[in-house]
Amino acid sequence: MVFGILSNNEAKKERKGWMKQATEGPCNVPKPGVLDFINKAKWDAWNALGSLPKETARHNYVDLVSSLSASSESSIQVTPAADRKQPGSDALVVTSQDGITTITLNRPDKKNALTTQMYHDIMLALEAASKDDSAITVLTGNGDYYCSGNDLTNFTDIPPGGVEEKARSGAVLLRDFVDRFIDFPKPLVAVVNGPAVGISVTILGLFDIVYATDRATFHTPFSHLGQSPEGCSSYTFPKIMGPSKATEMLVFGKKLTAREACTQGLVTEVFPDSTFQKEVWVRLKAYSKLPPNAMRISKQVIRNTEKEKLHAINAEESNILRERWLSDECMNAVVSFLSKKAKL
Ligand SMILES: CCCCCC/C=C/C(=O)SCCNC(=O)CCNC(=O)[C@H](O)C(C)(C)COP(=O)(O)OP(=O)(O)OC[C@H]1O[C@@H](n2cnc3c(N)ncnc32)[C@H](O)[C@@H]1OP(=O)(O)O
Repeated sequence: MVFGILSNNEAKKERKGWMKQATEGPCNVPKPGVLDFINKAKWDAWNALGSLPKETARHNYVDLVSSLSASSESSIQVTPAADRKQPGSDALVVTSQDGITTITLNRPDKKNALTTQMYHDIMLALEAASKDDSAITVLTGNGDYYCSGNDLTNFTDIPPGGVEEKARSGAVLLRDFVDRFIDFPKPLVAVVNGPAVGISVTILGLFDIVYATDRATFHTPFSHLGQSPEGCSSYTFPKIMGPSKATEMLVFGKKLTAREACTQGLVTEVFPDSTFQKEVWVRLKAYSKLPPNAMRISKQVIRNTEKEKLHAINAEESNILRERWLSDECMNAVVSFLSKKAKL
């Protein structure tokens, strides 16, 4: 690692310097006055990097962010990739009962944020569910959240190929992950047991039914994070709720209540939290007794005409996000979250 352990303030100034060098090249603005302490400190950090190439600065900036995560002096705790939960661990629980295969996100202490490993495990679980003898597949969460979206510490796990390689492999993973939802052959139901954020919201447009507790909220803060929509939401959301409501969510990050999401057509039905689990599972058990082949074929009739288009949109969104992940705006948002300065 390029950097040692820095105090929070030192790290912040140093980070600013690397970030400016990475995005704008060598320092090209006049030195602020001596009384302008903050800007002068930032200018000093930038100027100290001399004519270092942008690319080197970008690599070092990412290393610094990673070192922030690993630093024992910082308040940030990041589990190293090697220590993250492995397939078959309890971060994802898959059960099959009464003709229903249920995939449960099970990191309640992290609001069910999705680690890289979990994306892979969900894909495996969907693959298995598509072939098992269940009639319906359900995705839900354990604890007070449905899912807080992509685990932002995924960004700190930089491979030897650097940040570009990380963005490239992330885009491939994203595209594969969303493709599985586009192609899933059986009725797919989201049982949204609490707030949903980011990618856990966008992929709802690819589900067949979305049941939500009245405690759930639906939040896609992509602009706040310097990112852009995925999960085919750039197509499904305008189609479901109209372009203007979709823009409020996907561009301006408006958080919807469960009832608003239901009115907009993203959610099928909202239940009182006190009876949510009971009512939903009674309903799903009844549906799961319907003839499975008829349900599968009816789903195909409804969905198949759009598949090709959805795959093309997924590819395009993933490419755009690959660029976004390298942007100053995105890196700053991730650093802010990891430094505990920002929450949604
Ligand atoms: C293959 C790659 C595909 C990527 C596709 C692109 C995907 C995009 C997205 O999904 S964008 C959305 C990303 N998510 C966020 O920005 C949410 C960040 N989290 C928060 O803002 C808040 O944690 C909260 C509003 C969800 C909940 O707040 P609160 O109720 O106050 O709880 P805590 O913040 O104390 O959370 C408890 C614990 O969980 C950790 N955590 C929660 N969400 C995430 C997350 N998305 N990534 C990493 N960690 C998360 C949080 O840091 C706390 O950890 P701690 O107890 O402090 O160790």
